[in-house]
Amino acid sequence: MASPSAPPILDFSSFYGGDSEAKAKLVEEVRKCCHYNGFFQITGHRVPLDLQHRVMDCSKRFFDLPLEEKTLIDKNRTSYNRGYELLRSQMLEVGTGPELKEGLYIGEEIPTDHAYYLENKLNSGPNQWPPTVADKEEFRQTTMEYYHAVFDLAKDVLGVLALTLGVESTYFDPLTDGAVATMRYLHYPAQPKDADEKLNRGIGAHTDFGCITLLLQDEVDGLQVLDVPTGQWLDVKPVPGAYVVNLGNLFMRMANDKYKSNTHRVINKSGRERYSIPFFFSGNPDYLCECLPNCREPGEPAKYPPITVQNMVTSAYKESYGRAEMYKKEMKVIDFDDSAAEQVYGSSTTHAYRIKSEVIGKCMDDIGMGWFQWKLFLVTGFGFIVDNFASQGLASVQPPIKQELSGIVQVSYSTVAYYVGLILGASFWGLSSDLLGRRPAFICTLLIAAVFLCGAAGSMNFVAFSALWSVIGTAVGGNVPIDSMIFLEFVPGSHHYLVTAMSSWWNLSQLIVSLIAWVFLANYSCPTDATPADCHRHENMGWRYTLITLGALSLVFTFCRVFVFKLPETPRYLLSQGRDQDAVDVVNYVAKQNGKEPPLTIGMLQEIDSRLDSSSGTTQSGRMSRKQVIKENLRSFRGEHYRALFATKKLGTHTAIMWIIWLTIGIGYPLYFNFLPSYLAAKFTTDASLSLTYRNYCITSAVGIIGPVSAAALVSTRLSRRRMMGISAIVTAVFLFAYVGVKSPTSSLAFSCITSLLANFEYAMMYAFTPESFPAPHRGTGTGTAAALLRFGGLLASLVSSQTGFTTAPIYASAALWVAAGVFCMGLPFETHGHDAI
Ligand SMILES: O=C(O)CCC(=O)C(=O)O
Ligand SMILES: [Fe+2]
Repeated sequence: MASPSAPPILDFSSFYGGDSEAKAKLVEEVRKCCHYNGFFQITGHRVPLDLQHRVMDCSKRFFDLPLEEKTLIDKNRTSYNRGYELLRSQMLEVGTGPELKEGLYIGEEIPTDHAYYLENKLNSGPNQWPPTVADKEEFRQTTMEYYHAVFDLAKDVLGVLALTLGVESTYFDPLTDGAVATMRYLHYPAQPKDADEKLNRGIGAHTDFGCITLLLQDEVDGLQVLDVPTGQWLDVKPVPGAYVVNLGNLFMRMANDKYKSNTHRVINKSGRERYSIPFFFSGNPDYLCECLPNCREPGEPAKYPPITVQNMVTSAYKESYGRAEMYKKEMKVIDFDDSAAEQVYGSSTTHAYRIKSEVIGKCMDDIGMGWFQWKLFLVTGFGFIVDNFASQGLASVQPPIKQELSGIVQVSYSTVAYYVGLILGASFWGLSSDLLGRRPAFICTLLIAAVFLCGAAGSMNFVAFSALWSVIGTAVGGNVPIDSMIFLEFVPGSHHYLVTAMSSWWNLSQLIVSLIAWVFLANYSCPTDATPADCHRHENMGWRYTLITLGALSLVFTFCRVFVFKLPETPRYLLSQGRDQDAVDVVNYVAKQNGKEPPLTIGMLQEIDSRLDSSSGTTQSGRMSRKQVIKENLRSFRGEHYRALFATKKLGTHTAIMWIIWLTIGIGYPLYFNFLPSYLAAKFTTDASLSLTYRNYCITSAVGIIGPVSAAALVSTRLSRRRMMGISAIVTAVFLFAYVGVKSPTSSLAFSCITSLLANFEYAMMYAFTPESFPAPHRGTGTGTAAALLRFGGLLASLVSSQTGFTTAPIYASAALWVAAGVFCMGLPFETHGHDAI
C-alpha cells in the first residue's frame, strides 16, 4: 500500500463460509490494513440490512424530538455516560470549535444491582430511554437488538484479528466475555458549505480509545481518515450496509504498536444532515491487556506494561476527552462576574475582552515559565540595553566631540535633539503598538537605533551629529516601553517579578558603556584642555570607536530578534483586535515551545462570547488581511486610545497621576545627574583623570544593578507596589539632599552609588507597574505617553542645565521633585499586586 488508499471494502462472508483459501485471503487483507492504518470496511457480515434500516430510523426519530425532550435524558444525569449529549458539547481537536454533532449513548442494560454498576465499571448502568419518542417500546427493542447483533459481529471481527496474529480465532474469548461496549446514535446537522472548515468540525481529528470500533454510516459522507505517510485526508465513502472497522488505541497498545489506531474526523460539508452509529467495543473491564503474540521480534521488549481494559480505557478516555473536560472545567472556573475590574476599567475594554484576557492569563500560568520566556527575557532585555547605549553613549562622547568639532555653541544641543527624538519615538511607538501590534516596534526600534548609532560615529560636523541623534531618539524612545509590555504579556504570574528585574539590563548596559568608554575614550581622545584648533580627528578617534562598538552590538541584537528568536504577536494585542483564533494559536505556540500541552481552544473563547452574547469580531477581523486591519485601525483612530485611558474616574485619575509621576522623575533624575559631574568638579577642583572618572562610573553602574534586582525581589512579596515606589522615591530625595554636604571624593562616590541604587529601585518598580496597570488594548498608548513625558522631563532638565551655571540649586530641585514623585505614588488610586494584568 504505497500510495494513499482509502480503507478497502472486504467481503467478510468468507469468515463464515467453508472456503479456507478465501478465509486466508480475508485474514491477510485485514492484516495488511491493521499494519497500514487500522481501517477497513466489511460487507457480507450477519447484521441484517433490515435491522440497520430500522435502527437508523430510530436514530432519526430520536433526533427529531424537540430539544427539551431530548435533554430529559441528558447524559450528565448519569455518571456512566448513558443518555443524550448536546450539540457542541465536545472538542477533540486543538484549534477547532465545539463539535457540530449531537448524540445518544447506549450500552448493555446493566441494572443497579449488577456487579459492574456496583463496582463502577466502565460505562456501566441502566440506559436512559427517551420517554417521549414515538413507538417507545419498539425504539428500545430495536436499539438493543441492533446492539447485540453488532456485539456479535465485533466478536467475529476479533476472531479474524486473532487469526491475523497467527493464533486461534477463539484467542480473544476472555476479552469478549462480559465485555463492555457503547454505541452512539450520532446526528451531524447540515453545516453551510462555505462554513469555516477549521472551526466547524462534526468530530475533530481523534483516535478511538477502545479495542475496535464498528461504524454504520448513512449515505451522507463526511468521515475522513488521515493517511499518515502523505498527510492527506482520505474520504471513507459510505457503502450501503457496510461497516467501517477501525482499531482503537487499546488494540494498538496490545499489538505493541505494530497495528495502528489511526486519526480520523468528520466534516459534514454535504449540505445534508448526516447520521451514523459507531459501536465502541472496549472489552471485559478486568481483562489484562498484555503484548499480543507475534507482535515483537525475538528479544524485542513489550513497549507497555500490562494494564486492565478498565484502567486503559478510563485513562485513555481522560486523555482523549481531556481537552473537552478541561474546557468545561476552565469555563466553570472563569468568574464571569468581574465587577471589580469593571469598576476600574469601565468601557475601556469590553466585558468579553476582560474575561478572555483572564482566560489567557490562566493559560499562561498553566504553561508556566519555560524556555520561551527565558529567551524572551533576554531579547526584550536588548531594548533596555540599547536604550542606555544611546543615552549614556551620547553623554560620554559629548566632551571629545566638543573638543574636535568646530562651531559648537552648546554641546548639549545634541542632547536636546536626542530628547526631541525620544519624545516623538515614545509616543509614536507606544500608540503604534496598540494600533498595529507590538512586533513592528520590536524590530524597527532596534534596527533604526543600531544603524544610526553606527552612522553617528561617522559624523563630520555637529549639525549632522545632532540630527543623527534625533533619529536615534525616535527609535530608542520606543524600546523600553514596548519591550516591558511584550515581556509582561507573555510572562506567567509566578514570574511577574521579572518584569521589574528587566531594568537591570539597563544598569548592565550602563556598565557596558562605562567600560567601552573607559577603554576608548580614556585612550584615544585629545588632552582635556584641547580645542578644535589643536584637536585633530585622528588623535580623537575614541568617541567614534565607542559609537561604532555600541552600534555593532545593537546590530547583533537586531539580528537575534529577526533571525534567531521569532517573536509572535502578543495574545492580548490579538484579542484586542478581535483576532481570537490568532491569539489561541500564539498561546498554544508558547505551550509547544515550553514542551507543554496546548491549553487553549477557540471554543473556550467562543463560549465566552456566546455566554455574554457579544460578538467578539472574530468573524470579521479574524479574516481581515493585515492591510485591512491597519486601514481599519487608522480609520477608527480618533484619539480613542487616549480617551479610553480616562474611561472611568478611577482609571482617569490613575492615568493622570501616573503620567505626572513620570514627568516629575523625568525632570528630577537627569537634573541631578547632568549637574553632578560639573558640580563635583567645581566643588573639589581635583583634576581627576578621565580614567578615574570612568572607573567611578563603572562602580556606580555596577552598584545600580542592585536596585532593580532588589525591587524584583520585593515586588513579589505582599508589600504594596505603590507604597514601595513612594518610599523609595522619598528616600532617594533624602540622599540627594545629603549629597550636597559630602566632604570628600570617596564619600561622594559612596553617595552616588547609594542614590543610583535607590533611583534604579524606583525606576524598576515604575517600569513594571506602568504597563501592568493599563489594560492591554491601550497599554501601548498609556506606557508610551508615560515614556514620552519622562523624556520631556529630560528635555526640560537639559535645557535648564545648558542655561544655568554651577550652583547647588538644581540638586535641591531634583531632590524636591523626588519627594513630589513619592507623594504622588502614594496617591495612586489602585494597586496591581495580586491581580493579573488584563
Ligand atoms: O460518525 C462518524 O462517521 C465517525 C464517528 C467517530 O469517529 C467517533 O464517534 O469516534
Ligand atoms: Fe472515532
